[in-house]
Amino acid sequence: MYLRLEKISKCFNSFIANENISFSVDAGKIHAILGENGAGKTTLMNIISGLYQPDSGKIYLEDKPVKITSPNKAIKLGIGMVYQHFMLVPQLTVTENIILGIENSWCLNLRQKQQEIAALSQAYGLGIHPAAKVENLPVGIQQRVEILKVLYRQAKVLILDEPTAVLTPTEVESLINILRKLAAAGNTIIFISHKLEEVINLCDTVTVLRRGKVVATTTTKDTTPQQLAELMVGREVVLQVNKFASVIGEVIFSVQNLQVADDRGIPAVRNVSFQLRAGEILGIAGVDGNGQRELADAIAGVRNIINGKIDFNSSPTRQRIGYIPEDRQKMGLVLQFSIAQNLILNAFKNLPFCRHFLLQSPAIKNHAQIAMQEFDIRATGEDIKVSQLSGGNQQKVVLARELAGEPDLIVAMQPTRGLDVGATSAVHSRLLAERDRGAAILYISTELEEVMAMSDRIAVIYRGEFVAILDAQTATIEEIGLLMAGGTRRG
Ligand SMILES: Nc1ncnc2c1ncn2[C@@H]1O[C@H](COP(=O)(O)OP(=O)(O)OP(=O)(O)O)[C@@H](O)[C@H]1O
Repeated sequence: MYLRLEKISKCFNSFIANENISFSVDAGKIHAILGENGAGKTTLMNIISGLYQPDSGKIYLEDKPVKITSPNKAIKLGIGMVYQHFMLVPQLTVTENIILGIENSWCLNLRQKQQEIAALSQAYGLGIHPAAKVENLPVGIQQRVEILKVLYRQAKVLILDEPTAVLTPTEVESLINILRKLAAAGNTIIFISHKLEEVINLCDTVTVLRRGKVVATTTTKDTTPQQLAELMVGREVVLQVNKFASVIGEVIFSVQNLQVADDRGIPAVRNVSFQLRAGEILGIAGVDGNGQRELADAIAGVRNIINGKIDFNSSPTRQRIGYIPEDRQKMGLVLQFSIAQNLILNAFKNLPFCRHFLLQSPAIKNHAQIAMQEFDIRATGEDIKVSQLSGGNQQKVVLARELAGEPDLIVAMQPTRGLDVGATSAVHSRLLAERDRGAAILYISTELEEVMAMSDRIAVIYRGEFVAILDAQTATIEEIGLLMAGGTRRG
């Protein structure tokens, strides 16, 4: 066995994040770690990569016990973490990013480094130009730069924490091919994902965690997505969306010839027009970066528009927008605030949370406890800082706040990104229930199947324009996929 963990445990105060975790992976194999949000996956990976020290337990590399006392020590031992939130400096080139922090010599031969990096990129089919500036690269390629970075540091164990969450389907396919090549070359890979089909397709073996403990380790060829989901959650899970036709009401919201610029001032949304009715879900399908973020921000009122109109047709007293932004850490949450405080960010001046300019702690606490129960936010209490929650539980805090108070319009951008299968299914049901009570919903996702399952109509966005608005009942995956890639419709 190349990597072996023996009875690893880790507590945060009284909370046990990892309890007696043991598993092992052979060289040349891909091993998945699965588990619900908060099950302890990231904590375990942070232990293997030297960021945290376990309270007890041992780690072995090639049967020799090792002490991974820091991230630097992990790198020296050949363990490389490919971060989900990329740690690259956008203004620097690929080569500069890769050698940053490890080349100390006075006369740096940049050309030679570039050649070495180009050769390494070619060996694994990464297709990276070493002189390219990172800020000009799409997300999928930036991720490969992260992979190249750990390979350059001679990692033999690669850890990838939800690497496909931010990728397009084509980018996922390329990543899967790259990981297969890396494994075939003898590397050991640990892969975390909430996408069960992907785990079965790519990985050789899988360990399932539930509430900090191992519940099963198995080979992927002997299991199914349904079985894995049930092992993770501990009960039966419905993996498909069950949607009934909704009763569509009056037009409550319309957008005319909307133009919005991106952060650099370049038009990102061009002449978009549509109407949305009460009780309707309009899905927006598109490859990431085609203007979805700017459109969502503009509708939610957090980004200026250059041209066009956004109109609410309902009475001005009742227009509330629930906005689930794509980047929850930057826009959706104040990480240093508690769960309870984050849940009232847009209502803290109102009754019952504030009375005579004084915050009402019991009401705030009570509100938080109810929301935590309803949205299954896993934490020891409502006073825990959001920065200490797992990624999926942070997302649940945003959802709980934005869906509270029966908004007329919900703008949901990638609302299930980072959520486990159980939580994903709960969010789908919840949004459908909001629709059925009469909310209008804009459902923006790069996951085509999810958009198709959730929507009544589907708009395809390409280079900032709606190239088609289709009826979800009759549209096909092929047709939408073609439009998303800039093709035109047949017939
Ligand atoms: N620094 C910390 N302080 C306190 N609690 C923490 C800390 N880091 C993690 N936890 C807790 O440990 C538990 C496990 O978190 P972890 O991030 O490992 O989960 P995860 O399985 O990676 O979840 P997700 O799928 O949502 O990313 C969570 O309940 C989290 O709140």
